[in-house]
Amino acid sequence: MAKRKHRDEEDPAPAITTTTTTTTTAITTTEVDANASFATFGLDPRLLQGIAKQNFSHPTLVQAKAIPLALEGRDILARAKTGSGKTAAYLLPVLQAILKRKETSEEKFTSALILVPTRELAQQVHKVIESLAAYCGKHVRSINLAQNISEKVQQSLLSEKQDIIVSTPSRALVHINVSKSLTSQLTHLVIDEADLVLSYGYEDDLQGVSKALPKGLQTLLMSATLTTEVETLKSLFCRNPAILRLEDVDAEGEGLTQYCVKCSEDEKFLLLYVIFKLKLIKGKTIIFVGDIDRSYRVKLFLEQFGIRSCVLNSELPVNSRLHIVEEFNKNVYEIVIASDENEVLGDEEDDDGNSIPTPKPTTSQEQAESEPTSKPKKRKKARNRKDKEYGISRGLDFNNLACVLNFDLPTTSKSYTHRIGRTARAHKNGISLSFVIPTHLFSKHKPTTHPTCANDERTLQRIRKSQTKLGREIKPYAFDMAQVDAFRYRMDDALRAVTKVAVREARMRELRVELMKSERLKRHFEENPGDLLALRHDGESGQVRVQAHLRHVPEYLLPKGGKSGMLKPAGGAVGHVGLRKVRENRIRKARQKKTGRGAAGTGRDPVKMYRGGKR
Ligand SMILES: Nc1ncnc2c1ncn2[C@@H]1O[C@H](COP(=O)(O)OP(=O)(O)OP(=O)(O)O)[C@@H](O)[C@H]1O
Repeated sequence: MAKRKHRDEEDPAPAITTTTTTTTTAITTTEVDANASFATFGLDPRLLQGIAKQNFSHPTLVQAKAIPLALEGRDILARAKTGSGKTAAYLLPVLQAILKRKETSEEKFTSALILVPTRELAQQVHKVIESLAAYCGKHVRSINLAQNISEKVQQSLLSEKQDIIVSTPSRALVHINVSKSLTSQLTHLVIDEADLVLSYGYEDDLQGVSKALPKGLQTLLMSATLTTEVETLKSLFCRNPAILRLEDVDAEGEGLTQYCVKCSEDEKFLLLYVIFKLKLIKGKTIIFVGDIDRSYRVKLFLEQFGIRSCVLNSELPVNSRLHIVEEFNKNVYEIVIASDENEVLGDEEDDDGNSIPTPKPTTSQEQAESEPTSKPKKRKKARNRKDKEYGISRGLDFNNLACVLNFDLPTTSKSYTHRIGRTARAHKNGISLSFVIPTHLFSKHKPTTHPTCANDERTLQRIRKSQTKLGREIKPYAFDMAQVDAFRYRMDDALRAVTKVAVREARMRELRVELMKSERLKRHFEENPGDLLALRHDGESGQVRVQAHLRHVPEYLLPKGGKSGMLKPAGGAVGHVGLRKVRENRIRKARQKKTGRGAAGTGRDPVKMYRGGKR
């Protein structure tokens, strides 16, 4: 039978077998049947219409393998890489079951519970349900319990017996505790990002949920990696699952190019400036940083060059966070700076795919280096404000994300995998660029460097190992430092203005503003893009001056032979980090049209923007 192009290679890791059953089906495959099509699954025509509307011409590997088994009623534990289409792989069988049931019965009840680790992901999954069920009319109704609406409103919506509930485990348990009947007629349970839910601290919630589930329910566990956490969930929720280990090499290798750059703390800022001021990345970027203060530090730094960005972190109000993600997906913003506070920790995998605990710093000095410097009391207060159900690096499907920039390297290879998985999704292109601080340079700039960077080199080794196992390479990106150096004094100037006070004030201001905006984020604004402009999240903080002389790059600083002369990936004559052309920002265009300003200038007067803050 004809096969579409996938690496013809067996996964060397042994298939997991369960201790509770002997009839587990384990499928390890890299191939998808070229004749596989959504039509052959026997799906309801309304779903086929929904699929066509999404422009899905063929099922992905995980969809081709999981959907038929799920339609047969099998429990499934599927491991497939990030961005490989797992969401539709579990949603289509769930939707099909609902439509089939409704052919013969008018009875209303909740038949599917979908659990995800973060509110951001719950919002996304809910949207995919709406798209796939777009032609099902009122036959499919779903609710997202992780959205920020009052419990009373949620309860009244639940009393209407929605077909599908999407939620984080803790939100689900709150409602199950109020009404046990909520789950009494469930036929399907899905746990998406199964490798992550436990690391989010949902163990007790999941235990609670498991006690409220009816017997005979079909369970679908979806995961990017098979870890001990997934094993635990499997034994808690599955009976006789089909285990799918899927390596979709087309989706995995083709589109993603990974680079790393060894540099000092100051050089991180220097490179950032050069990359964005010279527009070396074409398209949208997520910059990952180690903590919330770092995100404001980077934002304030960029701001002085007239480079706008949004920060995203767990202390922002949920509505604002969800709105930022949505707007980023609509190409309203080019740069989001996300602090990865709920980093994916948990076990790493060894060469045989077995879980090993994340290595801890070994010496007391390293231990000290990895301790945050601020006082514990203050930190506790800050932590209380954070939302443990926040997460950007996992599960989220960012449209056309060109680049994941690890300004601060994550501390585990698992976390790295999830971060870079935000780009090059579903056969698209993307790059990741990671800044790595060599140990000797960390000691030199210790006071300003993020503490986890003390272990960057060791972490990079582990990351390389895990990427090599997947057949991927992380290439060094050799910036032409002689050219980059010409920008150093401008970088120094700007970095000096980013004082601790400026960072603190920017953080407080952002919180205040976002709290206000979050109250105003109503459907009305979604439908009135004009009003939406007033709610942009990438406004200038006012804590640093937008410096007129830093805004424009003079001719003499530009590299000879064009921008591409600045960036030379090792071993190749590739030009700049050239990616896809991203759709023009419609809202910005509309604003330019309205104000009569050209694309080059925003018309802001830097003098007026200067608010005389302490510097
Ligand atoms: N059959 C298909 N054909 C083309 N594109 C698809 C298909 N199925 C899904 N996609 C697209 O692929 C992207 C990734 O899908 P999805 O978010 O389901 O991945 P995932 O495997 O759940 O990733 P993660 O593990 O990061 O959560 C989405 O933009 C989705 O619209």
